Amino acid sequence: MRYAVLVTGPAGAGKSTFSGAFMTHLRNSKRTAHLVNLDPAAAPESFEYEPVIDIKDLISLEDVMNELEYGPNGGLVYCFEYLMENMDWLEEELGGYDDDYLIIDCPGQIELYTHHPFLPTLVQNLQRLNIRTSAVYLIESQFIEDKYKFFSGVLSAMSAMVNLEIPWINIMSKMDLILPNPEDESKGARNGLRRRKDIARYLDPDPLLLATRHDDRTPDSNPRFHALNQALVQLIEDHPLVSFLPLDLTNTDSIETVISHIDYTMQYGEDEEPKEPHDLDEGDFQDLE
Ligand SMILES: Nc1nc2c(ncn2[C@@H]2O[C@H](COP(=O)(O)OP(=O)(O)OP(=O)(O)O)[C@@H](O)[C@H]2O)c(=O)[nH]1
Ligand SMILES: [Mg+2]
Repeated sequence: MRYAVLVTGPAGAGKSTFSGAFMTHLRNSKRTAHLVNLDPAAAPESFEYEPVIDIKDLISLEDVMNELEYGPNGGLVYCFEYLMENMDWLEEELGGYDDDYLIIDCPGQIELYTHHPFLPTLVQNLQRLNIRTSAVYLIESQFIEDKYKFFSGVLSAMSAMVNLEIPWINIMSKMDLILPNPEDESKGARNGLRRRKDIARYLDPDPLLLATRHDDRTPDSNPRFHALNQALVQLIEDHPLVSFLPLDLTNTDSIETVISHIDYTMQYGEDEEPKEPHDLDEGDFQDLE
């Protein structure tokens, strides 16, 4: 059985960094893992591991921009359309990896996840090739500094999730930037960081955060803005589809927990040794809070 994890999320969320840490962890556990790069704009130095498959071998954003005079965003869409028309290239590249685990580092353009048909097409192709596919969607912990930014992140995760219909895990990355202890409070206040105890309302998004009004920066006094927020509160209350697993790359336990959730969602290794739901018991979830 072949497995693929799409590492997705907005620009700068930490996708490439997480992909590297994920690779290291799998290799340390003696599992065969390979990195696939699907970002046609990725700089070589953004990878800790050399990708075995790289969209830049098919088409690079730089060439598209130079030769066809596209801007960066139009160029990116062009690159993906080109890949879609050349799925046999990807199929051929994937051919050599039997019984393997592929970590697919995706680009950060949010349009890709919300309305472009690229990812659904890619997923269909992976499934056709009998590759069991799941996705993680990363949002960085700094998003919680601004509740509007945070909820726009929640909505984008939701939108990407319903768009793809594959096993899915939302991750809050860069948790090392969230302060663990009360004694760090003054330092945190200076850097605008939050403490860990406040974080639960964000990991399991509490829509009431939006309903409270004491953020003078935002136009809460505008009744239409308030009505929009009320509608979002209702939407998230009625469809609590999104919750986040915290990821702290400075903590091995945190990486292991995230990876065991990915394995479980994808039923990794079920052909070899069947996994029962009780492999993940209550205790595993309590650790996350
Ligand atoms: N503190 C901290 N910084 C991180 C972490 N992960 C990534 N970063 C930093 O965040 C920035 C973006 O990280 P990337 O891994 O390149 O993010 P990305 O999602 O791949 O970005 P794009 O591919 O441009 O969309 C870099 O400066 C990283 O060093 C983390 O866990 N903690
Ligand atoms: Mg990247």
